Amino acid sequence: MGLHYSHHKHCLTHHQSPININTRTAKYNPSLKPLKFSYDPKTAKRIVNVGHCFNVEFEDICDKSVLSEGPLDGHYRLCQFHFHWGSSDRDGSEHNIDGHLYPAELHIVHWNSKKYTSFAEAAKHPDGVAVVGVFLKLGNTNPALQSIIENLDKVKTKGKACPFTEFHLNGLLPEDLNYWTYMGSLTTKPYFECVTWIILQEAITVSSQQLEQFRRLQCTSENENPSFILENHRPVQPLDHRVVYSSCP
Ligand SMILES: NS(=O)(=O)c1ccc(C(=O)NCc2c(F)c(F)c(F)c(F)c2F)cc1
Ligand SMILES: [Zn+2]
Repeated sequence: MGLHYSHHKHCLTHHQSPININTRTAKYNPSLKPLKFSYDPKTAKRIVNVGHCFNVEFEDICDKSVLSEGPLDGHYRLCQFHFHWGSSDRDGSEHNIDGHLYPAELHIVHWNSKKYTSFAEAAKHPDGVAVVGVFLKLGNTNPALQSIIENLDKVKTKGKACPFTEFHLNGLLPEDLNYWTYMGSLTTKPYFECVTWIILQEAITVSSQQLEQFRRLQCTSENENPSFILENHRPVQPLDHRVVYSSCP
């Protein structure tokens, strides 16, 4: 039996991600604080091919690497970061800025360790997860990305993992930490509406050759006929009545 249509259509408002960010209608919120990144390079653990992308996982059994301040109450524990990219350099980011797409987007994923005991539990609550989004724009080879990319041949097929320790995540952050923020969802199944999105306004660089390495990852396991993760970005979703806030006027 299909989804029953209710005539009170507004009661099915969705807070899905990604969205197009209209920089002119974003609202400056002077009560937004600067972001505070406290990352310990020793908490980096491994790189895993999860099929639709690769995750760089961090040890998240204690609050050694946390994100705090900004729009957040308390501290959110770092658990992994990953990227979204496109089949060509013309698209790839999940969020858009005034309709402009970047060739890729970095997501740094944290969960609310003050209130919840795991990512899985936090993902069931609107204040459970905080993801920092960083756009990648075409430019010079990014040395911080190189140390990740040279390991991708070890996780070529779905399910493969390799050790990856001592990573300085700050090297993937731009100088300017001004951001837009809005309430949204995970951008892959199960699309839980548990994410405080924090999108940095300044992009970092990536070279075309580095992006090509992302597209050589396989979404198939080693004993299947190979097919490649050529793109993994979700289309933008309706903003509905949500407001996007900006940390600067
Ligand atoms: N692109 S993004 O919005 O930054 C994003 C971040 C994390 C995840 C994720 O961890 N998925 C697996 C996963 C879940 F989706 C859960 F809901 C859960 F409870 C898990 F434990 C879990 F591993 C999905 C999308
Ligand atoms: Zn993501």
